[in-house]
Amino acid sequence: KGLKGREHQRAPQIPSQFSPGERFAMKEALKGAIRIPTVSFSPENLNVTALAEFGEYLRTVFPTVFKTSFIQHEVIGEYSHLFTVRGSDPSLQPYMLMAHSDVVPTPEEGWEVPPFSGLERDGFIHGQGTLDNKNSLMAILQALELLLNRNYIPRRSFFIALGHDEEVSGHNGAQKISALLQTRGVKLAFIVDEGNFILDGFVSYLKKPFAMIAVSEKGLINLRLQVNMTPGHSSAPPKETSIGVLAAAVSRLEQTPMPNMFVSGPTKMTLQELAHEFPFPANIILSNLWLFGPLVSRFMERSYITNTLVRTTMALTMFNAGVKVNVIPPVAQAIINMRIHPAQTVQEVLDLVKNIVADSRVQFHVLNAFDPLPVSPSDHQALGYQLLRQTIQSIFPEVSTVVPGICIGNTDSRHYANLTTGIYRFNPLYLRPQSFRSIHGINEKISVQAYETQVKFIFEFIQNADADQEPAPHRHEL
Ligand SMILES: CCCCCCCC/C=C\CCCCCCCC(=O)N[C@@H](Cc1ccccc1)C(=O)O
Ligand SMILES: [Zn+2]
Ligand SMILES: [Zn+2]
Repeated sequence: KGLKGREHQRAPQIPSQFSPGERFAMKEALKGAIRIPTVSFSPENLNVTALAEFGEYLRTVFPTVFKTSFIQHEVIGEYSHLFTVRGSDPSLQPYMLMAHSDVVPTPEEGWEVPPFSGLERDGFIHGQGTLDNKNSLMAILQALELLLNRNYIPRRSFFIALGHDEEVSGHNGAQKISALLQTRGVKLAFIVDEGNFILDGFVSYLKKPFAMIAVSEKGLINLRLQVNMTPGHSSAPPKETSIGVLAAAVSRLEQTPMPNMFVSGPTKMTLQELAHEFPFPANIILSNLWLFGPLVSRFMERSYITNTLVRTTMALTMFNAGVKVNVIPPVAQAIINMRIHPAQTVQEVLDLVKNIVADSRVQFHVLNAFDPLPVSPSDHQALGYQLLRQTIQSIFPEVSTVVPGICIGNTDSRHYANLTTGIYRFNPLYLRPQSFRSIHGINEKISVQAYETQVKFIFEFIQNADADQEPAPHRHEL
């Protein structure tokens, strides 16, 4: 299955076996990366000292990448990095590997070890960025460094794009790299970015892990709701205050979920392709969604994680009001973070929200918004998807099922939709519910073995991407 069996024509030439010295160096390199606190607080407030240090650090741990003649390195937007790796065969369309160097702010409290210590304990490297997303950044460069040290020369050209502000929009990193590549006339065969994982323990009844490659990602609206009222003495209050009106509005929103879009979205495809992994009778039910669609869509709503796959979600993330204990509050504001299901648009969701609130005293202000990303192909001709599938089967032979799905968060890859129709969001790592909660939470960690496997995965993936493909219509100059 996939790419008409062509993967068998060109297995990786260089085996993904690393010496004890290389294995030690790769984990130490990741620890060093975790120790640099590259925190993004807001688009205007990044730890630029740490970002600059991080750029210098990359040069010290990956010297071969930086000195190889067929690799061009450019710094974009001051702290993002673009590597152009020129392959020997310009008839093959280039692809791109992505990751980001910034991390979200985290409290110091609650961690088993300090978040920027990069400590190794019980076989795990601990710290902010070990899963999101310094692991990918370091693994990409590490795999390339190891390939170059084995005199590897790629056939297919590729780019490595490492953003520095993904956690706060990607406007100065990914967006600028994308604009630069567009001016150079680059068109990409596909992109691989962070996103979904090999999921283990997320779906009841499903005992075996499965790999979910995200072929789309949800859209986003950050919406501010505001109520203004005349202030006055609290001893003679009006019947309603700005706080009460706003609280009632957001409560109505929380009590009225957005419609279940299961029948119209890519999740139907996910479950159809997963059906055979379920025990009877779930396998029959999932194989006949034309009949059981409504039943399954209701079942998906029951867990807060699977619920994210079937509808636009709303999270009330900020609420501010009041100036003094004895003053009627003049303004109340709330921010709602919405993740738009691929079958809806920003405008449709805004119309629904206004209808649910149905109170003319509540003003709406869209802080930022974008529609869901188009669904990338996952058929047998989809090069990026099939290369991922092939490499998953080689590196994780115990994972029998690879399915397309949606990414519930947003990634920098959305800034590259102008360069390719094939955007795949996948981390070659196992994810269990507990580690899912550590992403943007506390106690983020990666096992040394999982990180080594991630390096191995990319080491093989880069070689698999050199395989012969359909003749390209024209030459691709970088
Ligand atoms: C039947 C299948 C069950 C599947 C369960 C799904 C489990 C979810 C698995 C992985 C999800 C990982 C989420 C990936 C997150 C993407 C990165 C991220 O956090 N982005 C931020 C950054 C951002 C983006 C845009 C604007 C502001 C910030 C985000 O989305 O908030
Ligand atoms: Zn991330
Ligand atoms: Zn993140």
